[in-house]
Amino acid sequence: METATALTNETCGAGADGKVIPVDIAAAKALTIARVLSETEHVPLIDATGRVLAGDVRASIDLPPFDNSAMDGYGVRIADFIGAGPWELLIGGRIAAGDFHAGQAASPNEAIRIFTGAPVPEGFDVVVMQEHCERSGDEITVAKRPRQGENIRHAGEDVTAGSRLMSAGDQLSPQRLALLAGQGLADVEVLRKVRVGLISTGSELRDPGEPLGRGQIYNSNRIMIRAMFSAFPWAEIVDYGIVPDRRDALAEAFGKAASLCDVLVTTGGVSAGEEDHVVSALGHHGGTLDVLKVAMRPGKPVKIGMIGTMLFAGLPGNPNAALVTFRQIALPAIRTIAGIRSVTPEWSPAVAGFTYQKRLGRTEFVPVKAVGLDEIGRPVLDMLGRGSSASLMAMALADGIAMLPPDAATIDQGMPLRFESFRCG
Ligand SMILES: Nc1nc2c(c(=O)[nH]1)N[C@H]1C(S)=C(S)[C@@H](COP(=O)(O)OP(=O)(O)OC[C@H]3O[C@@H](n4cnc5c(N)ncnc54)[C@H](O)[C@@H]3O)O[C@H]1N2
Ligand code: MOO
Repeated sequence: METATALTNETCGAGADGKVIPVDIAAAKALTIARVLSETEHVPLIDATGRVLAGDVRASIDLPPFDNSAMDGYGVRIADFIGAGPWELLIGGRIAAGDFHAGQAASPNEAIRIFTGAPVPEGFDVVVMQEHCERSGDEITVAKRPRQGENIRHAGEDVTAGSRLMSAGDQLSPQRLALLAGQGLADVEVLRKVRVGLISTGSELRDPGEPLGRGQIYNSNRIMIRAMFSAFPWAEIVDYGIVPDRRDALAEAFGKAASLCDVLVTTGGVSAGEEDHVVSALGHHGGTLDVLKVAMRPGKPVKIGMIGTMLFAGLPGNPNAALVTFRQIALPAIRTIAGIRSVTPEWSPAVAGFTYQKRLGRTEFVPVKAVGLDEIGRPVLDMLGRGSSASLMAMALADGIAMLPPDAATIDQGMPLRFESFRCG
């Protein structure tokens, strides 16, 4: 792997002569420089959804902790089912969930009335569903011989005390939290949240709700990126708002972020013009860049590097370019910092429902809508916006992004494509 480039205005080829690298190499470089957090914290289970486990968790108790009934019915002894049925048994007691019978062992031809979740008393080895018993007074008649162990959930059959339940890096889904709760844990040790600084660069930007002057536009990247992070419980945003296109202002904001954040995400100011000061402000702090230009569209000028120990992700300002470079390159690296093991975008198979000419050697990411299914059930994709990287409308209408591979110059109808869904919630 190449070493990072130390930044001065002379050495930075970000605009004119920076080397263009393939998108998968850019993503790999970003992953390589991302360092997993080491600090941990204990959080109550109710606040732990989506957080990342700090270490392996082992079972402290068997699950279930005792033999219990899986059905409402009657506990019986298989030894009483001799000869040809039907068999008549005398009901000797009653036990519900939460009860505990320390009584003597079951006697021959005895049945016990039992309910789902109740501990199966000593000596009973089968529970017959009540639907399969005929009750008359204190007796039941069973017509069909039960199977040994039927309808009993045995202690430890789900989880054995001492076994590993989860591993460091697992994300806590509601189902995993249920398992921890089943072990009686009130809280869990997770990696602390990744602190993500966010800066919207651009002298032309105003935030929604403010009046718009001539030559100004509303800041849409800020809400888009914040909204994406709001779905990630393992991250917290430190929002530095809008910073104008001035080297000193950017350098000051970068300095603040570097003293607090694990990652800084910026939008805008990374291309070639003399109003693009992000790279030079990075250089002011002795930052380094590993990714300067990527053979992708949108997003070619995306920058990935470090300021001290803080990962730097300089996304292009055009909203589509910010979205695509965030999802394809920055987010996997940020997930890595969070300690998550599975970090790459989740692609699913789809087919093109459109034709399109593209540049050979460049990976293109286009907003698409699923308009139907092909004969084997793959979504058929329609391309939206004809590739404008500034189109908010195309992104808003899209169901997701399709990747158009670098080795194709023409996308034809029916061509297999990879599709990443925007589905949230
Ligand atoms: N001579 C060249 N010009 C450009 C190149 C190039 O290689 N050579 N690359 C083009 C590409 S591709 C992109 S993408 C953009 C990226 O530019 P920057 O990252 O420097 O972004 P800006 O110039 O600051 O802004 C670009 C565009 O996006 C709008 N913008 C910026 N921030 C926001 C925001 N927070 N919300 C909504 N819209 C935003 C901004 O007003 C501009 O219209 O450069 C091309 N130029
Ligand atoms: O990457 Mo730029 O995003 O093509 O407009």
